[in-house]
Amino acid sequence: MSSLEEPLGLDKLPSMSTIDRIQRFSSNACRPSGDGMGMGSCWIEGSSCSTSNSYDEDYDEYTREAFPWRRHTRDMSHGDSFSRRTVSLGRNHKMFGSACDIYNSNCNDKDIRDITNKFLKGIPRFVKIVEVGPRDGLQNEKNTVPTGVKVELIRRLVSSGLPVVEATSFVSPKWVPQLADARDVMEAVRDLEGARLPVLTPNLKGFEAAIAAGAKEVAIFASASEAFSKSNINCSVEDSLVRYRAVAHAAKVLSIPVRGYVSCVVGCPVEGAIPPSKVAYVAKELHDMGCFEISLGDTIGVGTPGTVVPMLEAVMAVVPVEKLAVHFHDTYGQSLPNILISLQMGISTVDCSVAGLGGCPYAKGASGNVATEDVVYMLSGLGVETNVDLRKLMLAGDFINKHLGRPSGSKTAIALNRIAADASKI
Ligand SMILES: CC(C)(COP(=O)([O-])OP(=O)([O-])OC[C@H]1O[C@@H](n2cnc3c(N)ncnc32)[C@H](O)[C@@H]1OP(=O)([O-])[O-])[C@@H](O)C(=O)NCCC(=O)NCCSC(=O)C[C@@](C)(O)CC(=O)[O-]
Repeated sequence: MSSLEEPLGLDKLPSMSTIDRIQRFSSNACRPSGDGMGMGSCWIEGSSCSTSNSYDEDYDEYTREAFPWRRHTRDMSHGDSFSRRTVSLGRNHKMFGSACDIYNSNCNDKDIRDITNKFLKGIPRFVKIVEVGPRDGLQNEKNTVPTGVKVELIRRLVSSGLPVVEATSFVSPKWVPQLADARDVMEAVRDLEGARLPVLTPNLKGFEAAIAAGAKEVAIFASASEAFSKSNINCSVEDSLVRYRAVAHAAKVLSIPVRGYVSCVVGCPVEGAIPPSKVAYVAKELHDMGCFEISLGDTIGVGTPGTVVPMLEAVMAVVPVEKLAVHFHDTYGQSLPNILISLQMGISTVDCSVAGLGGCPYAKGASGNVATEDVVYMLSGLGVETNVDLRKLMLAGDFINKHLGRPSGSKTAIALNRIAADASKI
């Protein structure tokens, strides 16, 4: 059994050349079932959880050939403009707006628009961001963050417009002492309106504690790697699925939506490269037990588009694309290209962490998740809606960075804060 004292290292990472790029699935097999699945049937406190994007299915030849799995996509010829700014930039809109415009100064140029249309046509119109900072981020902090700070962080994240903020984990405090205050955090935020606040539950004990504290949505977390499963939740993948079936059943009885995670979807610190078929197997099991959404986690951040594409193809052959989310850690700085390729393949839910907080206690050396600010900035540049107010999001990031006493892990936040500071000197 691994423990927090004996975390797994990145020293056994596979050479990227050994990662299987060849095992590819037929793209025909990746077409969604077309049954309009996703979270359409899930309602929480009156707000629809649907992730579907309604655009005319007006694919051109290029899209059909290159992205045959595309379903709900944006289409520039239907009024979308590359230069459109869909992220609310708050009161300092002008300042942030001009910062964005520096990089898109020629975006009305027809040639550029044509090229953009050609390459980005598959991108969804709306992307749901699942903020995991208060859980995935803070579970990995050396010093435990006070409960009041966690609660204030969650409040600020919700007020920035994020639709989902993962609040905490009801796991063993012996394994993850940083989140030992899960009950207090949940009780403090349970009545917050404006966002869904799921929590991680590794077993029935955690599920029952979460519900008692007021959780209205839970997440279960399996792994595609045997070794990681053992070190993370102290059981085999199969045993974890048995446990999670019990949680999913209990949740169904109470009409509690369950999200599923698959960890180590590209690589494991012990096993090295993980075959896409193993990821697909675990994802399908989670889907079959009733998870409304499956988040595919590159826990140690080793993936590149070259390995993420075959993994997604394998999973999309067995789980509808509308039910998939991606969860990238940024250890090798590959998160944004990985997210972009995932969006082009039809994924429209992305997990990220404010200020790039986090890592995993059982994957030593793995960086935090991709920073939410960086994802929002990229999506804004693509004209993709998120409903997130970047200014408020950055303030939430500043708040937690100040508490942790370190600079932001978001390049966007650093750049925009520098511009704001320079502007205030003028
Ligand atoms: C799964 C267990 C509990 C098994 O832990 P175990 O030691 O095998 O369990 P056990 O059943 O033998 O119980 C041991 C003790 O823990 C207690 N216990 C048992 N369950 C709970 C619970 N729910 N809440 C509170 N306490 C609990 C239980 O009551 C007992 O207490 P004792 O009798 O010794 O005083 C443990 O291994 C654990 O908590 N693991 C969680 C580790 C974790 O949170 N890791 C980080 C998650 S991040 C991740 O997975 C990746 C993800 C999702 O972020 C995606 C990505 O990044 O790619």
